[in-house]
Amino acid sequence: MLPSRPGAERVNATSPVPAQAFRFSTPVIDTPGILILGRWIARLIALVVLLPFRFPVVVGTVAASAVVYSFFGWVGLAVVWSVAGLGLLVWWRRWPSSFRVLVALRALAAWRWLWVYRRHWQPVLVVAGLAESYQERQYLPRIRRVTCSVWADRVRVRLVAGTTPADFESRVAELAHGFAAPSCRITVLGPRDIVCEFPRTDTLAEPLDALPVPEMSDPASLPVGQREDGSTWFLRLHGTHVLVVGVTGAGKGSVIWSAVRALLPSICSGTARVWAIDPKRMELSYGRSLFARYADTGESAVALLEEAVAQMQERAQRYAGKQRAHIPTTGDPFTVVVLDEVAFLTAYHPDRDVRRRAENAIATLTSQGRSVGFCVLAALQDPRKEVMNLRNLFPDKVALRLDEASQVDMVLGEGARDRGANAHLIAPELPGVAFVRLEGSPVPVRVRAAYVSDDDIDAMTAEYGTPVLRPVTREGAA
Ligand SMILES: Nc1ncnc2c1ncn2[C@@H]1O[C@H](COP(=O)(O)OP(=O)(O)OP(=O)(O)O)[C@@H](O)[C@H]1O
Repeated sequence: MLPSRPGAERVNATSPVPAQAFRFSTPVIDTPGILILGRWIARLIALVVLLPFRFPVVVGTVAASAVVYSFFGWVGLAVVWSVAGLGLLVWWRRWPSSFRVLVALRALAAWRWLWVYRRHWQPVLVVAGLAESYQERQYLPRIRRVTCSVWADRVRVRLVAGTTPADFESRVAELAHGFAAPSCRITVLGPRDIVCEFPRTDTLAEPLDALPVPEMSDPASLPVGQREDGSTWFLRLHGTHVLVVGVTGAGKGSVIWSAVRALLPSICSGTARVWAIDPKRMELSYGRSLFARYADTGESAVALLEEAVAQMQERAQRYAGKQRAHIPTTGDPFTVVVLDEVAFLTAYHPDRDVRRRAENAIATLTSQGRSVGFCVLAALQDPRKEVMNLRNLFPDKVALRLDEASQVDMVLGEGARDRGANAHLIAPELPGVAFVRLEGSPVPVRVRAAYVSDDDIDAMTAEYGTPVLRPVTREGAA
């Protein structure tokens, strides 16, 4: 047996190895009581000085009440409070929106801060694994502010140094359940500065009727529905391509019809036109007379797509060296190729040649059509690569109800589900509800498309439709 060398220690291969050989720790010194007392007094003074700045309304109200009480006693205080209450009542009845913003939502925010977030902050964050430990001390992200909108609480948080917003993004389910909210979304404001948004009610629970046809339409910003915060959801078609994905019955038709409806003034003036491909013959055939071109079989659909490619290339040739962006005119109208159930052409059609030609045409249109005024608006049920390997050529995507959690990132891009886009959890009773990524923000936004009913489509065709349809042939020109 070898003699062990002095200082050498036999280390078991599976036992944890200390990060450092020596550990220095500060000596424990008894703190004099006077210092502890002094520190408590300093903290109390800081609290009293800072209180009016942190809670000006509460401190002001209490101070004013105290002054009134000291001069006029209980009766005076009761009179002042009654008058103030009456004033608030009048304000609420006469100017409800300013009352809501300046009084009700602020009071609600104070209550939610105290009762929900401050009370549960530490246990929820510790259990969710968002509290950090260093040298046996626990560090918690700090609540900076709680504000309320009509539908959601926004909790602004200062992160612990060394952590990232991604830590919060990966715990949105834990946070939502921890604070009893239906969901949670994270927005990054700056370094160590994030906002956790917790909806209180579902503002999209009720179906939305078809939006009024605008007087003028801007194809770069078409009103098609409502966002979760109550504002209008605008869909961009000009300068992009849009892929709408959702299981059967998810409401893909409502997104397409709302876009067509918003485009009607441009269609009417001749600065825009819609070419429709409708393999199911159930969705777009209803408003057939609104479309400049219409195809419902594999062959005719491919002919239509190839015709669009030919016109796009002819336009690109004319623009080359003269014009870099497309401006819709009657001579060069903005062209939207609407493709319902695109997988019929790219995956399910029995004729291999049709599938190949369709894929080539869609790829050419989506990769070259943007700047010359051609847009593809396609609907799809199954976003997997085997079914549709062109989805990355669509810059904008709409994720309606999906089958599986893994499909969310396939549609909206990596990290979308971590940021709260739970498209696989959208209830079947909420057709038309979707998640989208708006321009300039990685945070997915929940929206609901307006529902364009058969009666609405009838009214649209009666007012804007053209009775004569030109058949699509491979040679046919617009
Ligand atoms: N935005 C909406 N608001 C309310 N209800 C809607 C909305 N969109 C669709 N619906 C309802 O859901 C039903 C199915 O919608 P739709 O046909 O548009 O789904 P889809 O996704 O196109 O399905 P499929 O792929 O089978 O054609 C509609 O008949 C309608 O009753």
